[in-house]
Amino acid sequence: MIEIRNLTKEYEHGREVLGDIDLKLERGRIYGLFGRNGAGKTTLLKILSNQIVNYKGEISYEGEKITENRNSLKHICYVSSDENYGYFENFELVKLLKNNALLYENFDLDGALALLKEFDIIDYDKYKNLSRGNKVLFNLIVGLSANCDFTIFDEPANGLDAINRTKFYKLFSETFDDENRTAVVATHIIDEVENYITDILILDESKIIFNEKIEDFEEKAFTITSNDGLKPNLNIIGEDSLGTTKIYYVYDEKEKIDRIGSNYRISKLDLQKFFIKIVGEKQNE
Ligand SMILES: Nc1ncnc2c1ncn2[C@@H]1O[C@H](COP(=O)(O)OP(=O)(O)OP(=O)(O)O)[C@@H](O)[C@H]1O
Repeated sequence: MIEIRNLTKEYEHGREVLGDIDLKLERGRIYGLFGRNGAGKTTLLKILSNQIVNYKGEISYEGEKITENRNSLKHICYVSSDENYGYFENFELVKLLKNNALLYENFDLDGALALLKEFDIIDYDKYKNLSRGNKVLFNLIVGLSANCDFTIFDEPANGLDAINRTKFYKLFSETFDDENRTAVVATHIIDEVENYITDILILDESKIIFNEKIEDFEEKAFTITSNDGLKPNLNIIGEDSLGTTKIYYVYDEKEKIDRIGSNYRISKLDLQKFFIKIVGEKQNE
């Protein structure tokens, strides 16, 4: 488990990006991390993978602080669609994979080479000469092959074509269908990951404002439509009007929703719409 305690991160001029966050990331779960541009997702994920070390609070992996136990970093892999390899960009892919195999003790080198082949990427090409999408794919292949307990994908499908995105998410779901491994995926393309994640995290205004298991979310998130001016006595997170029809976006206990009676039409609220309602529209209130 990764445990985050009282995490606060400020950049220059005291601008707080993360404010006193407490969070536990459990084994065997697949977390979707959502938030608006600039919400602090990458900052949080880089802190978890010890790439940003200047923060207040404590991050522990299996009970030990990650800053004090370098070994824990062998178990936490961070990959991003815009990772650049700096000096190593001149290296051939096979060499880069071998470097990763030194970093992550369970790295599946043969599996990674097979994935390169599957995506028609030539293993003796230099990283710097890959197309943008193939650079992303290479990074993702590292994440899939690292066999880390914790793997963090930051905007994984950015820049991938539709076929490669589909292929990646299929591999992703097969790889992380494992009760010992945990993945965190930060993305803006919410509907693309909705079917794969087990937990929803929403980061907004420097806090985790929503942290729920997907099955609980599905039991509680509904769109309720009323034609006769009635408003359900439920936790309403947003509303729209369509002529005389009122549409209420609701997040509440299933038993309460089941009891609202036959004057309303009820349908499921998808995660993207839910996100827009609780994060996007509150600024307009
Ligand atoms: N090195 C840095 N120095 C100063 N400010 C930074 C730095 N890195 C990020 N920030 C600021 O911190 C805030 C959060 O950035 P971050 O990249 O973590 O957000 P994000 O949620 O990943 O955004 P996006 O979805 O747009 O990628 C932004 O306002 C950003 O400008």
